[in-house]
Amino acid sequence: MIVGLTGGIATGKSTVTSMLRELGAYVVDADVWARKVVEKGSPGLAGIVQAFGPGILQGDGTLNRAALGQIVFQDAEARQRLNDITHPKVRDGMRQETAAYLEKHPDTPIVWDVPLLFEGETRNLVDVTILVYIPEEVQRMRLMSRDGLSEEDANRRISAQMPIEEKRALATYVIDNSGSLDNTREQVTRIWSKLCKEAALQ
Ligand SMILES: CC(C)(COP(=O)(O)OP(=O)(O)OC[C@H]1O[C@@H](n2cnc3c(N)ncnc32)[C@H](O)[C@@H]1O)[C@@H](O)C(=O)NCCC(=O)NCCS
Ligand SMILES: Nc1ncnc2c1ncn2[C@@H]1O[C@H](COP(=O)(O)OP(=O)(O)OP(=O)(O)O)[C@@H](O)[C@H]1O
Repeated sequence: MIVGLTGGIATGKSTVTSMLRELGAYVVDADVWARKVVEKGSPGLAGIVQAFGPGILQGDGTLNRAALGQIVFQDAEARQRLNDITHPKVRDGMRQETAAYLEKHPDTPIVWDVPLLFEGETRNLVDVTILVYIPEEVQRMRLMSRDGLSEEDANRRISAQMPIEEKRALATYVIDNSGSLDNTREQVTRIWSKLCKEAALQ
């Protein structure tokens, strides 16, 4: 059973995945793969240089993430170009990692942490979905304070994704992360034990 975990930017996916890991879950992280597929010397990075020009590299030949972020978070067409280069590679990597895990643990759910689960095609590859939810005002505040962003930059990043209320309507389970961490942990524990039982019965 593949469990797709998603949320909006800064709604608490990492917070929830560390709780899931404490409960023994294996988590495949799309952001980790998104970094791996654009490492120095990778075909992914070559594709980005072709699309955005060599100015997108730092002096040492690695990707200048801040510069690329400045471009793609305010330009939907550029964002699409970047997604078309990276997303298929990210999905391939996640599938490989998953196959290796499920071969050894066939009766255990595996979690895919995918920020853009509902925006892209990955939703078709998972069996159930969990949304880490907070209202957009709280999301903006947490994003600004965690990343030191201006309100304008925070709004740009939030607008680059499907609105959280729309995601809410699509999810199998919703974890409300606007309260205390203990409250979130209780919800995570409840959902995880239900999923473990279901996976064992499959
Ligand atoms: C644009 C990039 C270089 C900015 O890097 P930066 O280090 O500033 O941000 P980071 O990668 O940590 O992403 C932070 C969050 O931004 C959001 N985000 C990232 N990419 C996108 C995107 N293409 N569209 C919408 N939101 C995005 C996600 O919520 C993500 O968790 C980077 O995000 C990237 O390569 N994005 C393309 C790959 C991608 O879509 N990753 C997200 C899931 S696979
Ligand atoms: N229940 C909570 N109460 C208060 N602050 C929280 C809570 N949960 C998470 N946070 C804080 O909110 C911020 C965003 O959380 P986190 O980094 O887990 O989000 P994320 O969804 O993984 O972000 P991204 O989309 O950028 O990967 C962090 O600074 C985190 O410490």
